[in-house]
Amino acid sequence: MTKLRIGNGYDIHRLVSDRPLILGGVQIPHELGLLGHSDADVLTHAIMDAMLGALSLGDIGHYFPPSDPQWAGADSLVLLTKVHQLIQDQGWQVGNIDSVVVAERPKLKPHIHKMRDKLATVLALQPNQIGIKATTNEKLGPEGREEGICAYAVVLLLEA
Ligand SMILES: Nc1ccn([C@@H]2O[C@H](COP(=O)(O)O)[C@@H](O)[C@H]2O)c(=O)n1
Ligand SMILES: C[C@@]1(CO)OP(=O)(O)OP(=O)(O)OC[C@H]1O
Repeated sequence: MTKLRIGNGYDIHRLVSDRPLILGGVQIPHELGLLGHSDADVLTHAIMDAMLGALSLGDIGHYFPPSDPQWAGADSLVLLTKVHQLIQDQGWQVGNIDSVVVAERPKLKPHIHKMRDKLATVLALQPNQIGIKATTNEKLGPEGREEGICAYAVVLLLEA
C-alpha cells in the first residue's frame, strides 16, 4: 500500500507601500506589497512549510534563516525548488496541495491560474494537483485591515 504523509503550513507578512506583491511566484499589480527578508511570497512559504512538516523536517527558517544575507530578496520559487529536492531525496513526491490566501485586496481570482501554473512547473505537477483559493477576511483582523496577507496550505505526500 502507498505510504502517505500530510503536512500543513501557515505564513503571514506585512503589507507596505514600497514592495512588489508576489504570491505563488506571480507579481500582482497592487499599490502595496509584502515585506520580508525574501520576496515574502506567503503562499509559497506556507506550501514549503507544509511539505517540510509532512516529513517532520522542520520549517523554512531552519533551511533559509532570515539572518542569512544569502536569502535577502530571494525568489521563493528558488527556495521551493530546494525544498522539493529535499523531499525527493527522502523518497517522497507531492500528491496534491490545497491552499487559501487571505487578502482583503486585491482580487486574486484573475491571477490564480498563473500561480497554479508556476507552482506546478516547479513541483513537476499538473495544475489540477494544486488548489489555490482566495478569501477576504470580511474587514476583520490584520488581513481585514489590509495590514498583511496570510496563507494556509495543506500538502499530501506520497511515497515515490
Ligand atoms: N483577495 C480576494 C478575495 C476574494 N476573492 C474571491 O472573491 C470571493 C468572495 O470572497 P469573500 O471573502 O467575500 O467570501 C472568493 O471566493 C474568491 O473567489 C478574490 O479573488 N480575491
Ligand atoms: C523566507 C525567509 C528567508 O530567510 O525569510 P522571509 O521572507 O522573512 O519569510 P519568513 O516566513 O518570515 O521566514 C522564513 C525565511 O526562511
